[in-house]
Amino acid sequence: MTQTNLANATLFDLKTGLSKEEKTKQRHLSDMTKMFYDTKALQEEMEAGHDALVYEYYDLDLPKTDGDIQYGTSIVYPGTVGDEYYMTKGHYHEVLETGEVYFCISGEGYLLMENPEGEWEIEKFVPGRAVHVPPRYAHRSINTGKEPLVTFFAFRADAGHDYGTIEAKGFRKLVVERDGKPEIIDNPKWQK
Ligand SMILES: O=P(O)(O)OC[C@H]1O[C@](O)(CO)[C@@H](O)[C@@H]1O
Ligand SMILES: [Fe+2]
Repeated sequence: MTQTNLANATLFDLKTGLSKEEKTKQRHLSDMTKMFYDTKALQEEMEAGHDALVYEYYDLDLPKTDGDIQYGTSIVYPGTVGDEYYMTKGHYHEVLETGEVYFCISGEGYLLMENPEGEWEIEKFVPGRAVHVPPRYAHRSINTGKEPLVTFFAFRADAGHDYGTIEAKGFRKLVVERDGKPEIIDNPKWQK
């Protein structure tokens, strides 16, 4: 069989979610100063020199056309800022009417979703579970476990990422650790 150069294949390690063939994009605490609600706890981490790696993911160099699919793995590491679990920044798609699908490979956590009307959904990530993000929903991965949360994702390649709204308002709900267990609470800073 002739080897075409069209085929795009990437090998991801099922345990770490990482690939030896590609570089990840990394987000450290210093990239997330507007995202966690307990700004004092974040400040203390930074002052103590703990600029921890919160998550990393692949943004493969694929054509950003409406006919192509962007895919990769996202790895959110275990940890908390204050009592709020490590999470991704979260974003709307610039092409708002585009969805996404996630497949949890290992770890445990949630996918938090919210639309511009303030309607929200939350779905549990457990290994083997696929989660659908409907068009118009912002989405954020949250690690509530003690191991890395490894997911595989796919979305329309030209969807783009709009961080502005989430940076300004945050999500309506937060996921925090209370008595050693995850709890979904209202975000005191959120308004419609
Ligand atoms: O962009 P965020 O919210 O930091 O999330 C990290 C990455 O996870 C994904 O949502 C996975 O699809 C990427 O598109 C995104 O850039
Ligand atoms: Fe997305």
